[in-house]
Amino acid sequence: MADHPRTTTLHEPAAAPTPAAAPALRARGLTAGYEGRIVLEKLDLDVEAGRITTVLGPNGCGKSTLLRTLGRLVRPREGTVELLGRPLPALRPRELARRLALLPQSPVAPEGMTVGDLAERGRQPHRPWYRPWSPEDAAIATEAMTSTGVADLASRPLDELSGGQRQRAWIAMTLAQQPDVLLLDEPTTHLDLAHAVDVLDLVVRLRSQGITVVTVLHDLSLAARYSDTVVVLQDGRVRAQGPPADVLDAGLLREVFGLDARVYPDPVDGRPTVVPVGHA
Ligand SMILES: Nc1ncnc2c1ncn2[C@@H]1O[C@H](COP(=O)(O)OP(=O)(O)OP(=O)(O)O)[C@@H](O)[C@H]1O
Repeated sequence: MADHPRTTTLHEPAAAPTPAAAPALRARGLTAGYEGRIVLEKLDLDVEAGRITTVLGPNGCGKSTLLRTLGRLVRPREGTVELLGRPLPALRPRELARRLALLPQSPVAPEGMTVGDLAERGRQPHRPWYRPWSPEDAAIATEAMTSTGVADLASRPLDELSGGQRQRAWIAMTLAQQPDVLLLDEPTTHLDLAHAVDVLDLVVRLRSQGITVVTVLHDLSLAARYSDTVVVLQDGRVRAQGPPADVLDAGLLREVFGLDARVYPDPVDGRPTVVPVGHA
C-alpha cells in the first residue's frame, strides 16, 4: 500500500493554523482579585487575534488586574482564560512565555542592567538550559532593539535613560520574546505626546506582523485613534466593547468616568476625539 504524504508532524504544533474566528484570548466567568478584595467579577471577554485591543476605565477599576489575570500573574478564583484556544493552566511557564509577553506598569530591572542585557533576557523562553546563546538569538535581540529605536543605547544602563527610552527598551525585551500576544499596561505613561505616538506607531507595526496587542491607556483620544477595539471596564465587568466610534460617546463617558465631555468624529477618519469639559 502506498504511503500517504504527510503534511504535518506531531513536532510542529505551530504549523496548525489558528482558525480565523478563534480569539487570541478568551475569558469566561472570570472572578479575580486580591486577598479580601474581588476586582473582576464574572467577566467575559474575547480578544480578537491580530488586532489592537485597548482596555479603558477609571483608576482602580481593574484594568491591570485584568491584564495580570490574562497573563497568569493573578490566578482567577473562578472562571477560565484560554490563550490561542488552550486553557492557561495547561501551558508550561516556558511555553506561556513564548506565546504571551506582559509588560507591567512599572517594570523593575536589576541595577546596572543595560538595554542590550534586557533585550537578551527576552530570548530566555526560547533557550533551553542546554542550548548556548546563538547568533540567531543575538540577531533577534538586535532586531527588537532596532525596531524600538534603542539599538544605539544597547550598552547604556537602564537607570541612566529617560523615561521614554526606558519604556522602549522594555518593549524591545518583550519583542525579543517573539510572543503571539503582547499585553502592555500603560505603555505611554511618562511619555510626551510625540514619544507616546512613537510607541503606539510601533504597536501598529506589531499588529502588521500578526501580533495581538492588548493595551491599557488613559488617553481616550489616543485609544480611539490606535485601537481596533476598546473594552470599557466598570464594576468588575465589561461595560462596553467594540470599535471606538461605536463605544465612546458622551453618555458612556459620563456614566463610567463621571466625565462631562464632547465627542467629535475626526473629520478625516471619523474616529472619536474626546474633549473634556468638566466633572459630570
Ligand atoms: N497587589 C494588590 N493587592 C491588593 N489590592 C490590589 C493589588 N493591586 C491592585 N489592588 C487593588 O485592586 C483594585 C484594582 O486595581 P488595578 O490596578 O487593577 O486597577 P487599574 O484599573 O489598573 O487602576 P489604574 O488606572 O489606577 O492603574 C484597586 O482597588 C487596587 O487598590
